[in-house]
Amino acid sequence: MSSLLLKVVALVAMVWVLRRIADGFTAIFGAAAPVALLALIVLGMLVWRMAGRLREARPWSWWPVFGAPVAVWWMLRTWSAACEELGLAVPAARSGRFGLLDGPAGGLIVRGTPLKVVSPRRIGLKIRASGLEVRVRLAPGQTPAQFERAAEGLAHAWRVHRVRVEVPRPGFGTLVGLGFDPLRHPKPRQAQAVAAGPVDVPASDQDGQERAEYPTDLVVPDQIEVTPADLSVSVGIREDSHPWQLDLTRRPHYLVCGATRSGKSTLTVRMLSELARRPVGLVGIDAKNGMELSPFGPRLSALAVNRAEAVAAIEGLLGVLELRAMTCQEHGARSIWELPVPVRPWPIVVVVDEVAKLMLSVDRAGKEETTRCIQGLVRLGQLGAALGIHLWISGQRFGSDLGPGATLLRAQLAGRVCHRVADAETAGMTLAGLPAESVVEAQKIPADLAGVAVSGDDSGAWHLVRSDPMDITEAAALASQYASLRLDLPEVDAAVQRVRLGGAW
Ligand SMILES: Nc1ncnc2c1ncn2[C@@H]1O[C@H](COP(=O)(O)OP(=O)(O)OP(=O)(O)O)[C@@H](O)[C@H]1O
Repeated sequence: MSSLLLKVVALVAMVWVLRRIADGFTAIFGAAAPVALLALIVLGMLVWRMAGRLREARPWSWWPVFGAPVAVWWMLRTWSAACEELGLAVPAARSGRFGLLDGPAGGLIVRGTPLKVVSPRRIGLKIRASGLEVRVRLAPGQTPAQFERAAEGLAHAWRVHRVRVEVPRPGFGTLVGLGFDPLRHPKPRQAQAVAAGPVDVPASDQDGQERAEYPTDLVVPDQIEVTPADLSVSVGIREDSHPWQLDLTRRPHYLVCGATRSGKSTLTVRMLSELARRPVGLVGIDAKNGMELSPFGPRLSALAVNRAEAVAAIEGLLGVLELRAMTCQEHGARSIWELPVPVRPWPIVVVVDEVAKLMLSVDRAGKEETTRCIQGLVRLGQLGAALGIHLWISGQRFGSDLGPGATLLRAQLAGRVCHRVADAETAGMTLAGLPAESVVEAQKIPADLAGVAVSGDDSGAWHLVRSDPMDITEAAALASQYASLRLDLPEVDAAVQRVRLGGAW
């Protein structure tokens, strides 16, 4: 009855508003009022079409002008119905009394008023650059998991791309509705926040000076002080429009997996380009004959291009590790960051492209190299975090089928990035330890979206992300520009060169 009354009131109100508009038009345009009304309708249709085109071409501009008001309207309009339908509504505190009574004829009768339910209370609404944020207070007994299960239904009700659930503090939830897919339409790079700028060092090709030479890696030129912030780089965008930040001080080693053409190398190029401008040593191990990493040659302290050279590089790095451990012991420091600035060495990031090439072998000599590679990498993984040697390992898959030691090495790699993968098992292995939804999301990454990945870490947090692509010629130019920041690691480079010239390890 009350809903019928509401409909009648709404109809009356609509007729009244339409009459007021018609009166207004007649007052302004006189006899030409019908023509003006028609022109207004045509204009409205044009704007509607334009909004549709803007949504396709420039979703970041479309959202605040057209997308957000419409999504807010749908959210408000469907809130109660959607909550009830999706099981988010809870019984009202005073929802009437029920009871069973003996009926006059001997049977039971039910007495009381119908059960009333209330929807979770909204306590805030915010429009973000690519979506809207609705803050809710959880009803007693409700959990964020219930909202996560309802997220897909809410996204349809609000007419948005997707709804994500965040938990700012216990008892509250934030429903983030994404108006469009920011990974398919990433924001132009210049508009994204960059955590730390490049080091101001004259580049060798700019001023014609000699490349800086450092006698040992424990002596750092005093004009550049290395800090943990140098290991935090922005490499792309997260689905919630925040920059995708990789922080090697928090997650010292990374595993990057993905099928062929899924975007692994592009991410590695972006990460290396960001690090190339900072006081960080870079070592490349690219057993695909250096195809992927050779553009960074001028900036790399050493580049191993096959398994034999990889053994030399890894064992050279173990020597560096020992030197650093001794320096830390001398100064009573537990990590390089506790060392006094004059003796603090630069961190080193070791990039291994296509790890399977190092770990799979058929002949006996190859097996020995494989064992030495894996043992060396495991040791670097175990001790490198404190001593400033970080691993960035990428491959198409990383399972126990890669041989003994693969699982042990994987356990050291706390940072995980899983691009589109060929099978569910690889997604599961890469994202082991993360919530099951992250594995499901990784399997849903479409083939036409190269560079999209699930990024997670050992804290259990995960995000859908997309790397910021970089042209390889641009990356090569950058590596040459910052060649003066190349860290001299004679133990590693000389060992690789010795093997290249046909010598033993
Ligand atoms: N973030 C991105 N945005 C747009 N295009 C991308 C992105 N990442 C990768 N691509 C494109 O996808 C293609 C494959 O990328 P990439 O070479 O990085 O894949 P890969 O996983 O390293 O492949 P492979 O294992 O065969 O070397 C390239 O053409 C690249 O330009």
